[in-house]
Amino acid sequence: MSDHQHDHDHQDLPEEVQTELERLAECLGQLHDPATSLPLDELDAEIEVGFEGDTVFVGVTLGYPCASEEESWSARVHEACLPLLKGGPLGGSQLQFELFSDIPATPAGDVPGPLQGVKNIVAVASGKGGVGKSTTAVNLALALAAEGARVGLLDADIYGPSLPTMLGTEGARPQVKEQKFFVPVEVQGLQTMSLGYLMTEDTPAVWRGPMASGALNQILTQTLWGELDYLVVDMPPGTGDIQLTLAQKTTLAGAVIVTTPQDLALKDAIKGVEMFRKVSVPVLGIVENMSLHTCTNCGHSEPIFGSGGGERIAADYDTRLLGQLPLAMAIREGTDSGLPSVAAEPQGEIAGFYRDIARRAAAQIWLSVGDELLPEIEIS
Ligand SMILES: Nc1ncnc2c1ncn2[C@@H]1O[C@H](COP(=O)(O)OP(=O)(O)OP(=O)(O)O)[C@@H](O)[C@H]1O
Repeated sequence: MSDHQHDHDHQDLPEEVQTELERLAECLGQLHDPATSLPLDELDAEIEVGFEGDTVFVGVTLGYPCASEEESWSARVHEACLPLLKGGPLGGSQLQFELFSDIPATPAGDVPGPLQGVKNIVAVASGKGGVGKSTTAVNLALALAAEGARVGLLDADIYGPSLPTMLGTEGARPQVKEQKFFVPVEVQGLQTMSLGYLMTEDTPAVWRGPMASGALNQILTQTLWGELDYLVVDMPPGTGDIQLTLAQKTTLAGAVIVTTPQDLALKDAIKGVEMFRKVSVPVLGIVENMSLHTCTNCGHSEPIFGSGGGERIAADYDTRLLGQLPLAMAIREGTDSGLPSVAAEPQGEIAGFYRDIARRAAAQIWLSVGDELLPEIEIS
């Protein structure tokens, strides 16, 4: 997958070939995009078909990073095209397929300079502490990057910045430029910034009120983020003033709400959904963490905290369940040792859960940004 378009030389194709290519494009428009469950022709997807020599070229451009999906798209596109390649004007041709990603930007008003190159700011929030919000944020950021996006991660958890521990960057100090800008610390392919990088022994362990939101605002707007497709913000837990200020001050592309299946956590997750709704920030979906416990001895999985909670609130509040994570020792060990699951084993099962969540969340941003509903079909 790449993020630039394949250029075919325009040529005068015989009319029957043109017609056949149009049929092909129509056929491709029926294919369902797995991250949104919508057919391509209901999305702002670009379908490009071309013919040169004895090869039919097909390019599909989606508005979210989807590197790990190229193979399955290729298989489905081949299957869909097969009948047209068997006979008729395109009979006997080869098929060459490419999947592209063109990530749109959330329109933002007056953003400070350092945030101008950031296409989308995504908040990862939870109504209550300890549900695995930071673990989700860091793995989501890594998963978006693994899917091909340029990603930054801002640890805005003023109560206990955990990013340096989770990414093994304790003791890192961002460089300062022009005496007022921080240069993000690069690790595992992410641009990262954390209040933890700035804390010294003299810094109060817990910031409160205006001081906390001031510090947060400062690292958000005074970090030289550069060109990013997504800036993932690990929000402080809860739904208080700081969270509200952050949601209002930045043009958020959307919010991902993390919860565990217990009733109490679910009630707090609802407060989270309501808070973002109040300030018109799209809720991209719910991540249910610690959903199932898998016994390390026998491999049996059980919903020890109850089941179906995340799905229920997603349905009740007209949003979606982006994914579920098991309560797994490997997830805890990863974040505690500085190598989160997605970085430790990018092709592993757990990384797969996070990558699915990442694609679904990013696809929701694409849907909410999409200005045109009709697909662009290009025949060359
Ligand atoms: N799915 C999981 N399986 C096992 N352990 C997990 C899982 N998710 C998170 N943890 C562990 O639970 C603890 C709390 O997670 P985390 O710090 O991400 O939560 P949080 O909601 O951000 O908490 P806080 O509100 O304190 O910042 C960590 O030790 C983390 O490694």
